[in-house]
Amino acid sequence: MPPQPPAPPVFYSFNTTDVLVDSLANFVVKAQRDAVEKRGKFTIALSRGTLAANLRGLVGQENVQWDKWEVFFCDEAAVPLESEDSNYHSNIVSFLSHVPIPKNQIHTIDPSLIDDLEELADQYEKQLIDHFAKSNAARYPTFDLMLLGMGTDGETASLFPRHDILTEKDAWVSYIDDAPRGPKRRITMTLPVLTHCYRAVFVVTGGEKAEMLHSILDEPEIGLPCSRVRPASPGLVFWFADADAASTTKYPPTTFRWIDNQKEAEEAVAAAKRKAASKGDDE
Ligand SMILES: O=C(O)[C@H](O)[C@@H](O)[C@H](O)[C@H](O)COP(=O)(O)O
Repeated sequence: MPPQPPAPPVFYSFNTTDVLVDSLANFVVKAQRDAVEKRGKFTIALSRGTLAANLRGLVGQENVQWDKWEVFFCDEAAVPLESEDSNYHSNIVSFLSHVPIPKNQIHTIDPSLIDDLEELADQYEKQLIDHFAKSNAARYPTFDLMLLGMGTDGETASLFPRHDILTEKDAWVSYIDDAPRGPKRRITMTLPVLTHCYRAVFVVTGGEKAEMLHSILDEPEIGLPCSRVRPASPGLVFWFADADAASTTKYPPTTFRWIDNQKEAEEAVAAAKRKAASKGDDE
């Protein structure tokens, strides 16, 4: 069978950030159940910034198999783990320190290597290889869930627009020393890794993200990094936005519900498009 084209992005828009936070927690728990049922564990990759804070709804969730979680970081600044710039640190503060995931299942960079970016990236890639070689890795690792943010320039993880790192095809983890904002020196999972997951979820809040969200969803042909995260079949990509971030995009929102596979994603997006078109006719 010829390879299926990637599923269309499923876009959820929420009236308030609090509703988004609850729905996101609900989604992550369902993704975990699905992964544990199918593959016996849950591999998740986390990003930094407002996304980490929006994971606070996971604290206090019941019926979560925390002992099945294997936590990685989509990108990481080359800083000590206790630095406020650290992705690990922001997720520790927002939820990881409040839930009983065994410490050896939270996979951080080796902080003794932060002066050598190449070594730092290689060592983190080795951790991925050690982990995924035992399970599903063929050419690239397949995360159950990648949680991503969107910069106002369309960046995600530490994949910045027009940066050479976007062309990386071999490495699972690479590095940059010239990030245009935030910590300059970072390592990051590469685009092929981001596009080989079972589920990628972008979380975007606040009016300052509205214009960029419009570009990413309505004009994907521009090719900004976030638009390029279209997981290969059977992978799915979801966007969670609050009303402020969603205020400019024309991309039709789907009512929040669990979507299990590519066919359901295609049907949901087609139904949302029909609904948006019929609303337009009424106006
Ligand atoms: O290390 C980083 O900076 C992130 O991984 C980055 O990709 C972030 O998620 C976006 O820039 C959105 O950040 P905000 O949500 O804080 O705006």
